[in-house]
Amino acid sequence: MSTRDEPLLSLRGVRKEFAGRGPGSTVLAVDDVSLDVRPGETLGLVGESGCGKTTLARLILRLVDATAGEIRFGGRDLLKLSQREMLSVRQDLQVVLQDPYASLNPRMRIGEIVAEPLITHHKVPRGRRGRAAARERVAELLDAVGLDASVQDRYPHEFSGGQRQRIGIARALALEPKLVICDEPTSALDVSIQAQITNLLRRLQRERGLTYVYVSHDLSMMRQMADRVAVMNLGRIVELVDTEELFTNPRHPYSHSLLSAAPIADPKAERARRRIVLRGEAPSPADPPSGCVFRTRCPVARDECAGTRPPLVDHDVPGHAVACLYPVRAAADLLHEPTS
Ligand SMILES: Nc1ncnc2c1ncn2[C@@H]1O[C@H](COP(=O)(O)OP(=O)(O)OP(=O)(O)O)[C@@H](O)[C@H]1O
Repeated sequence: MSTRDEPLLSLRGVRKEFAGRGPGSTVLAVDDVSLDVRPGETLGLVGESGCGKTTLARLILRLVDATAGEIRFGGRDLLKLSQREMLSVRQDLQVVLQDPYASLNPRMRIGEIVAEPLITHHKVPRGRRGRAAARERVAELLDAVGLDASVQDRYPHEFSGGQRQRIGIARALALEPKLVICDEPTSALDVSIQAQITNLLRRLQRERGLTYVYVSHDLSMMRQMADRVAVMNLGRIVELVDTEELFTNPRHPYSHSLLSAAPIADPKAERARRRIVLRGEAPSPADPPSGCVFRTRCPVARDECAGTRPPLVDHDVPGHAVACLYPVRAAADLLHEPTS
């Protein structure tokens, strides 16, 4: 295997338990997640609210520590690094968050905000020379995200949501990272602005050879942004596959149900399609079901699904991994009830 084929990021058996509300109770936010992210690709993480997407992103960034498992980035096991060693890895590992306003210090000027990582990581000299170098570098970064250098002297509240997200992206790029985790970067923005930001992220990826982990609850966003998608349900990956294959040939019943609920732009197709109705309430990560986590809502679950946790393994096509004992081919196989 050449180094080109080696994953940039590799997770094996990653688990995160949080303390729950009651004494001794736990919330299993991420459960036995294994995946590889290849250099230059965008790996999407998709699933309903609470399925563990953000926790997984935070684990990769080491903002929270995993309960078990291994997270390798650029060949190093992040969970074994000291805080000091982690600081140097952080240069290569950056994040763009959903709400840029919350992540931009309102009392700092834009120039200071974007320059902050350069100063923290000693990328510019101290003193007047350093300040001039930082201003020049910040001007380049702002230009790269479509903002004028003159915005350096202004404050975050003077900008729109889309412009603030551009500022957040400029800051994330300051240290020339290899991997950027984009956690719902457009979901706080108006629809009209979302495409501008996704286009910008795609252009920056092309120009800079970036690798993205792209977190979203929105499947149509995945189709635009991701090369491969990991579908998460209750802390586990249930399907991991090339994006187009997910849309044309989903195999996990949960993926089918997500796809059947996603809006379709074509009104005729929208009227004609039928939604898969899931039974019951979504189970809680404080008390996940035995065996397959989807089985309590799955239209085709059988007795065995309660006893065995299905491993995430390739089905039919190499690289199309599904964690299901009885993967389905057609959505029609799941439509037991007529939809309104
Ligand atoms: N610090 C914490 N303490 C306790 N439980 C937590 C903590 N952070 C997350 N959780 C729980 O872990 C589970 C996964 O949450 P997470 O935020 O990762 O999901 P998500 O898929 O990103 O959802 P959303 O899209 O709503 O952000 C949820 O049940 C959540 O309540």
